[in-house]
Amino acid sequence: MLWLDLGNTRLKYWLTDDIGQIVAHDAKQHLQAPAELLMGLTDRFERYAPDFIGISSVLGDALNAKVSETLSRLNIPFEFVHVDAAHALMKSAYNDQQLGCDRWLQMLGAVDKKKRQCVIGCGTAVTIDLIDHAEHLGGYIFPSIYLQRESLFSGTKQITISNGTFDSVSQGMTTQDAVHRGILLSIVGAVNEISRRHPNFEVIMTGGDAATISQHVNRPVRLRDDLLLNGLARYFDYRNKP
Ligand SMILES: Nc1ncnc2c1ncn2[C@@H]1O[C@H](COP(=O)(O)OP(=O)(O)O)[C@@H](O)[C@H]1O
Ligand SMILES: CC(C)(COP(=O)(O)O)[C@@H](O)C(=O)NCCC(=O)O
Ligand SMILES: [K+]
Repeated sequence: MLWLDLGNTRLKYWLTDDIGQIVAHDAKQHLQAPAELLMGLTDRFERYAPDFIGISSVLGDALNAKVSETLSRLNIPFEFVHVDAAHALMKSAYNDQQLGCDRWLQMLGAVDKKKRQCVIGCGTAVTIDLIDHAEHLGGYIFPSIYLQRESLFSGTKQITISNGTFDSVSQGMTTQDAVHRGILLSIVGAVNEISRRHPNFEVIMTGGDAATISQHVNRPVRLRDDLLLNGLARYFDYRNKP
């Protein structure tokens, strides 16, 4: 199987064998041209001869159509995931016309009907979702640390910070530090507040910035990089059952 995750910043893919083991995997920035990036990967995909392609995309209809066009040339059946708020594994009260497919799949990949869970996706946006015994209660969306920095850069005259590391939440004494630490604190502080309100929820993080953020959270955090893949596998597994 070939699994694709088209996020706002990166395209991730996983090739798995017939027992579900990952035989190849990568993540690449697509620069809003995912179809062109996929074109360059087709040789690689063809070598593994997957019999199906399952896709999560939050890129919208226009880019998805281009992706479909590229994938059609492979002559391998493919399908985009559609959010199902009444799925057998997890019910959701969220507006299912709006809920991001990657957000939903990450939850589907994590959900455990015996647990209370807080699933945090740290990608281009940071999403925080609460799940109580396989019932999605809703959540929050924040700009990522990078988007926050870009918005300060573009919305102010005197903040010209466009690089640097996010490594502390202590107060800063320079613009560089104040910007990075303030932004990181905005996310870490939100995570801490949500976990304070929901003390008996297991905190799970995934996505490119999960390690950067989790270090400063004052609760144990379970880092899982397999959530979206697991969600895709669960989704198509259920789809194929009568
Ligand atoms: N300027 C930037 N804007 C957004 N993300 C950036 C930027 N620079 C680096 N990144 C990295 O891009 C990655 C995006 O993570 P990922 O989970 O793949 O997101 P998505 O699913 O939204 O594409 C993060 O690891 C982040 O650190
Ligand atoms: C919240 C998101 C932008 C996160 O995307 P990502 O950071 O993974 O690229 C995406 O799931 C999305 O576009 N969601 C639609 C809005 C919603 O979930 O309500
Ligand atoms: K994502």
